[in-house]
Amino acid sequence: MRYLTIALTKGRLAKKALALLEASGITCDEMHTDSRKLIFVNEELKIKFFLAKATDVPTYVEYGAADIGVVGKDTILEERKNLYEVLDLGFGKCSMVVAGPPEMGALLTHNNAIRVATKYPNIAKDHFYNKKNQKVEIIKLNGSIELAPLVGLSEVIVDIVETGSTLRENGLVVLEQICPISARVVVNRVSLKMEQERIHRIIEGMKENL
Ligand SMILES: Nc1ncnc2c1ncn2[C@@H]1O[C@H](COP(=O)(O)OP(=O)(O)OP(=O)(O)O)[C@@H](O)[C@H]1O
Ligand SMILES: O=P(O)(O)OC[C@H]1O[C@H](OP(=O)(O)OP(=O)(O)O)[C@H](O)[C@@H]1O
Repeated sequence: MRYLTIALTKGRLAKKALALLEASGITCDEMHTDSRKLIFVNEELKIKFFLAKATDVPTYVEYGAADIGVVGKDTILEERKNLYEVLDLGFGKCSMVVAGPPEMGALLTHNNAIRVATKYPNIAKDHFYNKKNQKVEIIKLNGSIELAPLVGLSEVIVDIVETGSTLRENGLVVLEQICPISARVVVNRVSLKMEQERIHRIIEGMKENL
């Protein structure tokens, strides 16, 4: 029997994803250590799992280096990899929105050539070009996106909102909703065919422990 490999997202989603694996019986003695080890193995179940940066999880799964991945819907939409999305885990809930200073709302109702700063250029393009047919300029940033309208880099941003406190504390508001976000399970296309039964069992195990 070959090993099945699961890629989990580091950071915000890690704790709940690891707890879910543990509750589903996919445990590993080293799971709770602070070692620098990158990959964990459950010899009995022939399952390996590792933690990777969010944007890399769809890449591991598309290439089959991981059979299964746990990753945010935002990353799935942005990375546009060829994967099966099989389960909504219902945690890591937040929203993808257009936000900015309240007075910038008026610029979204006409075909204004505004600037949009974001960590998610593909999601922003899809929203403005395809859904709204608005020819905006998209400026890619890698963090602290809320800074952009405060310093005049852009009129609005496309970003994640969870509690809303980052927006509030910076005088920004949600101007348009794009889509709800939560953690999802994705599966490699070939693995789903070749290892259907084992993958199905793992996913059922996760479902039962949500
Ligand atoms: N408030 C939030 N802000 C950002 N992501 C959130 C939030 N709440 C839930 N998430 C989900 O958690 C995932 C991982 O977020 P996290 O901030 O850990 O990684 P990241 O955005 O890739 O950070 P970094 O760029 O610092 O590595 C996101 O892709 C998203 O699906
Ligand atoms: O609505 P809130 O609860 O305030 O959460 C939303 C904020 O959290 C995320 O940033 P993160 O902490 O990942 O830092 P970053 O800006 O450097 O990406 C996101 O990009 C928002 O800035």
